[in-house]
This record gives sequence, structure tokens and C-alpha cells, in this order.
Amino acid sequence: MREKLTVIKVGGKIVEEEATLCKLLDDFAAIEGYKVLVHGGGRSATKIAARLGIESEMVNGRRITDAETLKVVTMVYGGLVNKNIVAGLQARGVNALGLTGADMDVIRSVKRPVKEVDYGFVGDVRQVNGTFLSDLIHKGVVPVMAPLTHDGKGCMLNTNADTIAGETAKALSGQFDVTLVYCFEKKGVLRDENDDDSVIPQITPEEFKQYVAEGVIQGGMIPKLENSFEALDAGVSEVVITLASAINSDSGTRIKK
Ligand SMILES: Nc1ncnc2c1ncn2[C@@H]1O[C@H](COP(=O)(O)OP(=O)(O)O)[C@@H](O)[C@H]1O
Ligand SMILES: CC(=O)N[C@@H](CCC(=O)OP(=O)(O)O)C(=O)O
Repeated sequence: MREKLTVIKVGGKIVEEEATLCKLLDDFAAIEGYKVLVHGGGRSATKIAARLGIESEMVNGRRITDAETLKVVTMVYGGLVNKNIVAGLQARGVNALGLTGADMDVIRSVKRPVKEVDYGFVGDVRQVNGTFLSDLIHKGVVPVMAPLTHDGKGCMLNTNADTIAGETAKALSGQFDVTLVYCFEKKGVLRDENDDDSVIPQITPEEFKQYVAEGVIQGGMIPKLENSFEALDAGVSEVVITLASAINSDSGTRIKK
């Protein structure tokens, strides 16, 4: 039987506020067994870019990343956000190691080809070094992954954090029985975004299509669910979308194949 591993992805709204981040780190530290934390930080990047006079533009949930924006996201995700989380986990007795995709060639990507939109320095994941990550994890290290990849030719690339989480979970599913948890500021996927108690307990691909057509699921939730179905198809055992402060409970939305 494969050993259990939990991959938690935490988004920008949770990491930018000290109180919600501290609670998340407490809860993450309490998870038993092997674990990986993947973080976003889009909101922090947008705010710091604005302070530097750089405007942010998102298209279909992805940041248009020109050369100046790439410098900002590399500093914010690979530096500020990642190291705050690593230090916070070390303070809680978790032996965290912060990684971008470039470190030890963990995640290699290719610059997204220009079609209708030119995303600039955005990377589509091609390869995750699951063996290296699995060796680290077995040594008692807890990887903390930033949403940055590299092209193998010297260029860092910006990659959506939900995608990093999905791809990491997929790469580790050969060695572990992986549960992927997307946690954010709502209780799960909601039937009515304004009603916190309208959590949809489980979603199949057919129901997903229906909810998108009805406008129930929209925006950033669409790629999150697409990543979830892809992860399940690739061997991840379970995918849950839930409230950040509830990662150690059974609440939230379970994604079904
Ligand atoms: N049915 C839904 N239930 C919950 N959230 C939804 C739903 N449809 C769209 N959303 C939106 O999806 C967002 C989460 O996606 P995103 O912003 O990409 O997350 P993250 O904070 O994890 O990066 C929520 O903040 C919410 O506004
Ligand atoms: C290419 C791309 O869009 N990258 C994302 C990476 C950060 C992220 O995904 O952060 P959240 O999880 O907080 O949204 C961005 O720059 O916003």
C-alpha cells in the first residue's frame, strides 16, 4: 500500500493577511504524515507592482507577465511570500524547504506560445521532478513551492499556483496516495457565491459543465476545477476544495471522476 501524502495549495487572499496565514500555518503544521505546501500570492504581487508603478493585467485567470512584471513576481513569490511561509513553518517545528521550479530543476516549463493572447513570461509545465521531491519528503523535508518555474535556458517563468499544485500532486501520485486540497477564503464550491452555506458537497465532470453553463461556477474557480479533474485522471486519489481554516476537517467540496 502506498504511503499517504497531502498537497495543500493556499491562495493569495490567505497568504497576504497575517492572521489568516498564521492560522493556515498552524493547521498545516498539525497535518500528520507527509505533506507539501504550494502557495500563490497573486494579490501581494499586484499590490507591490502597483507601488512600483507597474499595472497588473489578468486574462482568463493568468497574469500577463512582461519583463518588469517577471522581476516583481520572482521577488514576491520566490522571496517574500515563500520565505515568510518557510520561516513561519520552521517556527512551528516543520522542517520546510522553499523551492521555485528552478531550484534543483524541480519544475521545468515552456514559455506559453502566443495565440490570441501574449502572456509574456508565463510557463506551461512540462516536467516535475517527482523522484527528487519524493526523496526529500522521505528525508523528513516539507517542500514549500512557489508559483515559479524555469525553462532550462536561464529564464524564470510565472506559473499559476493552482497548476503547480495539480502538477506536483500528479508527479507524486506514482509514489504516494495523494490528497490534493485547494484551500481558499470560502467554504467550498458554492451554489450561490453570496451564501456561504450553499456548499456543493461533491462535483462530477458532468455537473461541472452544467454549473459553468448556468454561471454558478466562474472566474478562478473554472481552472481550479479543470486542474482537479486532470489530477484525478492522472492518479491523484482525492481532490478537495475547502475553507483555509477547515483543512483538517471533512467539510468542503469533493471532486469526483
Ligand atoms: N461557485 C463558486 N464558489 C466559490 N467560489 C467561486 C465560485 N465561482 C467563482 N468563484 C470564485 O473563485 C475564486 C477562487 O479562485 P481564485 O481567485 O483563483 O482562488 P485562489 O484565491 O485560490 O487563487 C473565489 O474567490 C470566487 O470569487
Ligand atoms: C501565470 C499566473 O497567473 N501566475 C500567478 C501566480 C500566483 C498565483 O497563482 O497566486 P494565487 O494562487 O494567489 O492566485 C500570478 O502571477 O497571479
